[in-house]
Amino acid sequence: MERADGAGPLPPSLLTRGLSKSFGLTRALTGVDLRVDAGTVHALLGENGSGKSTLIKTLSGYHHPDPGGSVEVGGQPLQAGVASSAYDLGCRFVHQDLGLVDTCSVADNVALTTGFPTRCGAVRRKALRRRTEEALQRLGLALDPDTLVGGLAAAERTGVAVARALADADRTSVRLLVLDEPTATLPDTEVKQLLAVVRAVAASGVGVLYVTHHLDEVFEVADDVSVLRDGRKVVTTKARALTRRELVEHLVGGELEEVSAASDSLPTAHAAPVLRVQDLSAGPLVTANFTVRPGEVVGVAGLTGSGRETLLPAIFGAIPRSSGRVQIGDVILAPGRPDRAIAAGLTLLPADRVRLGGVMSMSARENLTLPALRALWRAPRLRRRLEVAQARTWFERLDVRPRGAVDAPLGSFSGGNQQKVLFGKWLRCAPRVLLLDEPTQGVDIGAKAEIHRQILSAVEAGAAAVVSSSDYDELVALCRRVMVLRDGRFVAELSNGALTVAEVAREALGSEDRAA
Ligand SMILES: Nc1ncnc2c1ncn2[C@@H]1O[C@H](COP(=O)(O)OP(=O)(O)OP(=O)(O)O)[C@@H](O)[C@H]1O
Repeated sequence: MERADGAGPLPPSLLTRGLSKSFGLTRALTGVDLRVDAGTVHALLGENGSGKSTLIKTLSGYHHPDPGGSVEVGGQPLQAGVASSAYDLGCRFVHQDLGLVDTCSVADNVALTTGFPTRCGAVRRKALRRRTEEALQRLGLALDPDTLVGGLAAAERTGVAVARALADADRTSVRLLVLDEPTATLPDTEVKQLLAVVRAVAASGVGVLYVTHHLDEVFEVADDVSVLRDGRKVVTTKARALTRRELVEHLVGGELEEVSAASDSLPTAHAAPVLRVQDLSAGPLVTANFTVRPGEVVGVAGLTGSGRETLLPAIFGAIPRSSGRVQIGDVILAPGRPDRAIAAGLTLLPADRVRLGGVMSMSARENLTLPALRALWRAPRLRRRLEVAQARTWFERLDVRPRGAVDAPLGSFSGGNQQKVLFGKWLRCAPRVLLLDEPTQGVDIGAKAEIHRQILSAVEAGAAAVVSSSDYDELVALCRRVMVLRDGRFVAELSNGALTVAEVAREALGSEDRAA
């Protein structure tokens, strides 16, 4: 991209040379050279644990890189390990946790980091409103600055976080925007909206480093693609010069068999339902009635606020319900008693793994064995060797990496590997019903296929699964039927020929007009 004053091309937004980072004996990054040009979107991909987050954290100053490498932002050297240097040179980061305050307006959220305009100590609300409106409009977001953030759709929330990142007093100083898996929990229908925002950012001259596991997005939004494997960059290429198959090969270092509609091979379930949900209501979920039989994988789709986020926690008893009944086999579950739910054979893999899914300060081994310690107990103590052996078996079964690190704190694993540990923790309980909320969120394509295989094999062995997901491809690949929630109620149940990604999206949105 050329300079506005015609004085030649803009320097690269980001240029790393020989960037390395070690944690003890683990080499998380080895000699990474990366160039993000101004005004372009550069997708960064890699399997779980390949070093993407470490790269981002090193750029932001959170990690101090190993000696020997260098980083430039807009042609200026970045001071390693100094967060203010990254900020001053114009690096902005939007993490998966957007850091927004739901109970504040859009304008207040933007001002929380960029500052409130004041006169004589009083906030100039009109100026704040105008400034926020301009920041949103530059990204093509038609939002009222006075709207509460908690009421926005997921893509709009991410849009607000991006607008805030760019809405500095001196906006021209922003050179690099790093987006860490911005679509990880967005329903498919909202992804397009966010990609339009990303393109608008690049069009304004900012370089965008876009971290994702979703291959389709690479072809939709990226100019360039780089792939990390085991901390090394294995390729940088133009996105348009690449096929999906080639990209997969770069990612996994070979071919990958993605699980697709394997659920067709599942035995038809004739048994009595193992899960019965009657007139359940909780928060935005107005009412839910359904049953699931052993051998079934049932999907749940719905936009943010449709009640999808509350359905599974309410069944499990993790959040209060206003009314309704949940039954596992013959057992009627008491509300608000996850312990009894687990005893009855119900498990929940929650969507928010860091806050609700696991104990990040405890080891992966302890997380794996926590819900079912009785089998390891021989009074007066735990059979530690057996516990370690079991943890190792689950590491192997789910391909958790680093393979031998069963005693490392869960928080030190990459996001996708944490998810595999937490999934294994519930599989180990041999549950009758698996409730899975966004089971492959933040998980790379190889691990996703593995988790799908594990779900199907648990179900083939007689369990039942309810999968709530914003990834409609996942629902269609995995489920026999998909129930769609809208405005707190099930509005459709799709199966057989009607179960397509387009149909799920149409039902979730509610009309073809809105989908267009
Ligand atoms: N603070 C830390 N202490 C020890 N090891 C770490 C730490 N942070 C990351 N690692 C290790 O560095 C490697 C790279 O991890 P990183 O989180 O960068 O991967 P990632 O590509 O972001 O994965 P994901 O897609 O799962 O988020 C992994 O082996 C991980 O266990």
